[in-house]
Amino acid sequence: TSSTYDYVIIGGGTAGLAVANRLSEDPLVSIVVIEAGPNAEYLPEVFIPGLFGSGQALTTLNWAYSTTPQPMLNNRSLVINAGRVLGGSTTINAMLFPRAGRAQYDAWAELNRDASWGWDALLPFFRRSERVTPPDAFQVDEGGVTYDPEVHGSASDGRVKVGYPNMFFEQSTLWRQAAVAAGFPGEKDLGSGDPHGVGVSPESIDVANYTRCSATCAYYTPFASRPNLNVITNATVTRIVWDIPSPGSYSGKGQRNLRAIAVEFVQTGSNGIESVTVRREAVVSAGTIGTPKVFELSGIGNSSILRAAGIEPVLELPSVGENLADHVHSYVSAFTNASLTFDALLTNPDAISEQLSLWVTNHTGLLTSFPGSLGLPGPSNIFNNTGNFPTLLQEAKANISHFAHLFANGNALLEKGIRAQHEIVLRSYADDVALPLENSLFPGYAGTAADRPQRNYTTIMNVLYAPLSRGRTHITSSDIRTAPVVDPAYYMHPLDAATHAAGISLARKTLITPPMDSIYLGEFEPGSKVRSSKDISNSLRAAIASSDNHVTGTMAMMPKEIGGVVDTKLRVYGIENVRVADASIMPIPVSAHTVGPLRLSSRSLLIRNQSSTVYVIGERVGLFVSSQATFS
Ligand SMILES: Cc1cc2nc3c(=O)[nH]c(=O)nc-3n(C[C@H](O)[C@H](O)[C@H](O)COP(=O)(O)OP(=O)(O)OC[C@H]3O[C@@H](n4cnc5c(N)ncnc54)[C@H](O)[C@@H]3O)c2cc1C
Repeated sequence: TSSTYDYVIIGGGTAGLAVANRLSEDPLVSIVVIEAGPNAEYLPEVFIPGLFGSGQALTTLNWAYSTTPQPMLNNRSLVINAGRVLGGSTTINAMLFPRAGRAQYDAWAELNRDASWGWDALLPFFRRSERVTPPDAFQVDEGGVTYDPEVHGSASDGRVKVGYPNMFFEQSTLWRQAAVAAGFPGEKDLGSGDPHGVGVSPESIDVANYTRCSATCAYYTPFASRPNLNVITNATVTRIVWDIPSPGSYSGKGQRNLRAIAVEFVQTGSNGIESVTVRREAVVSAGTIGTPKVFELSGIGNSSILRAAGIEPVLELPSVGENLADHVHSYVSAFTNASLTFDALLTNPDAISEQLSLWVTNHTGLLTSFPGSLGLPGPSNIFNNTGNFPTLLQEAKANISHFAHLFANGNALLEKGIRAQHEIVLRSYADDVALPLENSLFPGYAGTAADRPQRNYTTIMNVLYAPLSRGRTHITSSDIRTAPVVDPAYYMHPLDAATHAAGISLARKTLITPPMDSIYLGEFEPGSKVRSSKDISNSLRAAIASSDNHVTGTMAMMPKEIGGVVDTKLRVYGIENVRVADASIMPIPVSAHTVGPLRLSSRSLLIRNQSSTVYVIGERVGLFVSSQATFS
């Protein structure tokens, strides 16, 4: 293998493999992907959709980052999961494949004054990234799937195989009906760009044999024989090597930008540093926590943080690692008299064996898909029904400066950027075009109580998916093996905490609304005694709130003068030939449709989703790079 490549991609995850795939369509360029984890597509925990939790529990495939103790969560440290495997987080995720609403992508465009990141411009990329098998009569009639072919891609050059479950639970249908009865708009395709409504989510599964379709399945395996596409697994990038034109700062006018000339890495089990030469560009796709780490280890970031970690600064870019947002997860679990739930699989080894045998024999049964069915309530309903949201919104508007200052952590430019983000988000709430929350149903227990009564459950997930709080991640050591500090600043904005608590009330309401009430046998968690807003908040802080594994924003796509790190072609400011392609570029988080945590076969799992958007980022970078081999 050559050690010089036109394009070096750091991280073979969701976006990284999409970029590699599209670039390698041109046989005249050479590409190498360097991925820290193994190719694990052969593991049943990966390819059988219903074993989603078991794959995540394989510690060898999961970075499982720990947060700092969170002051607003009674100083609890949470775990943020992320795939450490070829295919990245799509190899261990829950395969849900809806999209966020139009307004949230339009917010990125507005923030960047660049319409190419708005919904209308991104829709062709959503379509191009997927190959959807439309629902059949059973899925429409029995499963309640609503499908709009106008917004989906099904061409043979689409990449991610997407389909609908072939197994439905009665309680999912009842719950969707209850949500509509409670006032939410009715069934619709969750990829339509209109976030108001309840519906069944597509999944990134291949319905030809009901297997997971990860980024590896979509963008690598069918193309592995391309002679110009090289993938090195079990290899962790330690730094990018720069051509430094002259010593000192690179921010001065007329000075030539920094240029990546090589990428260094270590193979698992070896101490020796290896290196590949970058002929044209490097693309960093190491994920929201991994990517800023690679830049900081390479001397790019806030120089005080770098020096404290023993790294000599090369380029001052103080927003690297800042602006981190994560979705916060919680749930209400209730006892149910529904006879078919996922609970047997969580507790009974015989049931697992039986379902495994069904899957192996003819790809049927409970393991064929992820059993969560989704529903999205509109914000006006949530807040009008739960009281004081209009007041909280007013307070948030009045306090914008305070919180922008707090979250910017002394970074004056980023303070402007966070302020601009908050203004857009608060306006979108007031206009009822973006959703701060998601409720969705899991047909079984999905909490963390190992000693719970052995009964059948319904769980309503309640996810805060447009948090205003912003935290950060940074290195503390020059040693690649040291995990970075991760502080998502959960609930630091009071609107986040209040909104999330309101979601619990909303979830409860749908559980007792007809026809859902017909299978409701009382609440297990947080528990019927937890009623007042204060008690609900306390319960979230003490135990129920967890990470939704949905971190974004640490290499934010924003103008440099408001604290951005990359421009709208995802080029890093001040660097000539390096782009970022992964969830870290999302300046404002988008809606995720989430489930978890739950236990399967004694293994805990968390479920999350935003991969459809990350694929779009990868698809776009593929196009940016191939249409513009050098930077303007
Ligand atoms: C448990 C879980 C469940 C989820 N459920 C869903 C869901 O149901 N639906 C959905 O849409 N989204 C879901 N998500 C979220 C979604 O999968 C992620 O947001 C998305 O895949 C992130 O893509 P990425 O390209 O930013 O990073 P990743 O896909 O995580 O890729 C980053 C890659 O870089 C590699 N890497 C990191 N550092 C280095 C280094 N120094 N050297 C070499 N390689 C490195 C990593 O090993 C990894 O392979 C879930 C996530 C998790 C963790």
